[in-house]
Amino acid sequence: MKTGLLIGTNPKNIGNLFKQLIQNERLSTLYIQLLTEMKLEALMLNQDKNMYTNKNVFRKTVFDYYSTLKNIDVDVRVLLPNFKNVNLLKVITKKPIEVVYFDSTYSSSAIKNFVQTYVVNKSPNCRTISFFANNDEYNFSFSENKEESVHNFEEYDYVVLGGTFDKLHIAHKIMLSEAVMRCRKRLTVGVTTESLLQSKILPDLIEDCDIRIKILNDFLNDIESNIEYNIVPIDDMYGPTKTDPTLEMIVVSTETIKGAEKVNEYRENTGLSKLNVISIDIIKSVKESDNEENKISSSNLRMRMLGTLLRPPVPRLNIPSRPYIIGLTGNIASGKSSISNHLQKFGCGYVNCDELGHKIYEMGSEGYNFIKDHFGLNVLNEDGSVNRKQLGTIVFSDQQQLQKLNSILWPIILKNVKERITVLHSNEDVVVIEAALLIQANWVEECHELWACIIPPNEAVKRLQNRDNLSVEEAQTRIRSQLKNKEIVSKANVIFCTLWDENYTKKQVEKAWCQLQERLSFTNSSL
Ligand SMILES: CC(C)(COP(=O)(O)OP(=O)(O)OC[C@H]1O[C@@H](n2cnc3c(N)ncnc32)[C@H](O)[C@@H]1O)[C@@H](O)C(=O)NCCC(=O)NCCS
Ligand SMILES: Nc1ncnc2c1ncn2[C@@H]1O[C@H](COP(=O)(O)OP(=O)(O)OP(=O)(O)O)[C@@H](O)[C@H]1O
Repeated sequence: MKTGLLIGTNPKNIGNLFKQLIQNERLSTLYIQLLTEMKLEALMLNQDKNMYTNKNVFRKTVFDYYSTLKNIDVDVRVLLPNFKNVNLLKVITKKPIEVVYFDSTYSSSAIKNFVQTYVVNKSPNCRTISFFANNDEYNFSFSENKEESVHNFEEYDYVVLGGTFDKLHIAHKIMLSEAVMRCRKRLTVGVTTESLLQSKILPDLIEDCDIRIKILNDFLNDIESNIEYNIVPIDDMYGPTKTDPTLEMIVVSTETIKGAEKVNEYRENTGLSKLNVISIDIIKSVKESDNEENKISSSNLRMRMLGTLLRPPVPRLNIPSRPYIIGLTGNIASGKSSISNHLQKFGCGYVNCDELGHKIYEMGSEGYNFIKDHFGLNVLNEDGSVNRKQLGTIVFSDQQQLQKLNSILWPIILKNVKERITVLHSNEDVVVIEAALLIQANWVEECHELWACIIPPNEAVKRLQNRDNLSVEEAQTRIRSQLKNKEIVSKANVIFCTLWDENYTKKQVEKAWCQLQERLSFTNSSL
């Protein structure tokens, strides 16, 4: 993965050719340094002229660069130091530049000289590429009208904005750039903590607040390090705007403008000055499925993570390399069975541990004898069989009893699972073992990969009411005794969510299956 720098004179020059170029290069980060063509040529000839910059045009150009690259999977960072200081003479980036792109052709000595003089942080074998693009009529000439830009662009010493900023995307970057361009001294950024996330789609896939703060800090200091940043966690929608008298301006989008109005209402009622509000438009994007939003959003990005590899599997030397074992887990009613059904249709072998678990209750078996001895006659039906409902009531309300039951039964079930794989599935390439308690039973290391299914707790309550006729309280007691979704996500290689229609579940499984086949063909060929 490489880092590139585009010396960009015109966003229109970013055509398919350039997109292809950066994808072929496997760039992970693309910095963009904006320069007018005139300025670039002057710098190349060492004849820097103090050219006047129209800030409104500059601002629009920053946004155009981000928008043009919105569908490309690369971390774009448009550098802003020359927004405030038109005499910028150095291009400073945190990451070392490995390739510099110029969007017009210049002599190789001029390019060499430019990179040598102005690109500060570059790798020893930094390359340069000029791509020729048609400079059509895009109007990117800085205005000659000094008055207009002085009076039209409002800047403030103390600016604020807030958000969740999960999977920092182009719209976030546009909003943050707006705030940076408006800010002369200190930019305050409020970052939502867990209490504000529960109503969001797939909250368990949102990065922790401290990680989101670190990513923001890195991004902001990279695009402009000449102002101060105060990035703080917020537990309500107001954050520091409730108390900070220095704040002058807030940046929002048209969908969060109501939040800014509430902030101002609060500030007025408590004697603080109202904030000037600047709002950016919503950046649209094409939906990849009917369940997505038609704008760039972190929720869409989280949904697109479903069925993909979130972390690489750890090699398991303790188990045979084939069949390749997928452990499938998830809390009660999370939809494991429907995921398993789809996997079987793709040709995957299947072992249901819960079904094998039920078998060990069979009268006379090792498990049955333990239950009879330990829990006594009141967990048996009249015919002597185990009354599982009654047993459930006891163990789900007493942690110690549950642990005792599990410590005896789990090793017996695992033994049965292994036997079944040997007898029925030894010729299969991939076998999924479905087990609700796979993590708790410490079977993760018995599987090559852990796949898991999550649904929000309130959805699980609804499903348990419908499917098992449980009361809300009974359902909640069961749910409380399980692992939190966040913990499951932290361990799983692949996550599914069955909150939407059956077809969407199928698409997730299809994605996971296809990616698995690629991984397996890769390991097969390297064996
Ligand atoms: C309570 C708040 C902060 C929660 O933020 P939210 O979870 O919506 O953050 P998220 O990361 O999704 O988005 C951050 C900001 O980017 C904007 N945004 C997100 N996607 C897009 C898009 N495609 N186009 C344009 N803007 C976008 C959001 O509207 C929001 O303003 C927010 O909703 C709010 O009310 N803001 C106004 C008040 C405020 O700023 N308070 C905090 C002050 S410190
Ligand atoms: N999109 C969906 N995908 C899967 N199941 C869904 C979906 N929508 C609703 N459900 C319902 O959720 C319930 C739980 O599904 P399922 O039985 O597959 O879960 P499970 O994880 O196998 O449950 P358990 O481990 O409790 O047996 C079922 O009643 C199912 O009909």
